[in-house]
Amino acid sequence: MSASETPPLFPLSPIPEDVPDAGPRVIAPGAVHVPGWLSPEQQRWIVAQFHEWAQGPVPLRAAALPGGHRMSVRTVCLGWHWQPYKYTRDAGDVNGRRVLDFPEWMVRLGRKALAEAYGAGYDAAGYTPDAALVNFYDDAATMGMHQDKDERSSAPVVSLSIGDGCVFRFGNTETRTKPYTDVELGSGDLFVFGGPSRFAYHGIPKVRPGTAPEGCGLAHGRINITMRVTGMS
Ligand SMILES: O=C(O)CCC(=O)C(=O)O
Ligand SMILES: [Fe+2]
Repeated sequence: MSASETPPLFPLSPIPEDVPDAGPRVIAPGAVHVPGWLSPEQQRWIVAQFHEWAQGPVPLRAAALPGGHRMSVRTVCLGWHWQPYKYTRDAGDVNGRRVLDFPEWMVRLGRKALAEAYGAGYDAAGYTPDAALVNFYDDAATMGMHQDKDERSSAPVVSLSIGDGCVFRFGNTETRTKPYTDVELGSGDLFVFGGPSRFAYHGIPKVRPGTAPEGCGLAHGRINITMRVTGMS
């Protein structure tokens, strides 16, 4: 047998670099990305819930920042209403109505998320989120680098994304600038940040319009849900 006839030891086609590894990826200590965590069916069901939440009692709105500008992202809250920079039960900056209760299914989903992102060593059953910010991003919406620090608890934040992909910039706890890691978040992705990463700066510099996959329930735009523990009663 000549050298040219030697059967190859490895498959001839290279392993594509763009296929995400299945399972959790640690971005920083306590910050874990789980691509494709929600099934398409779960995504469609959550999108249907979103359309109901957006109807009120407190409708989707772009929050006003202290300087007078409005955020480009529009938000509806569950459990507690968030406005820059506090939580209240009633949406004083919108229509004064009380926000919807935090859904029981979302508590269970938050626990499942932490169990899978952090593994069996973490007390996921002890996690009881009581507020969710549900953000809608159109093609041009962005979110500047910020810390989630209006909560009086250091329990992890659980983030779910549906629809168009985006760049999620995950930084450090000291400054809103480098070092940071740009993570591509796609439809169905889970991201949790807790422990040493709980108060890391993060933001969304860019949505990727037109990348929502068929079957996710959202034709355009991006929904992001962040569950939090306010530590308030
Ligand atoms: O849209 C995202 O993935 C992040 C949202 C966020 O950081 C927030 O609502 O505080
Ligand atoms: Fe945030």
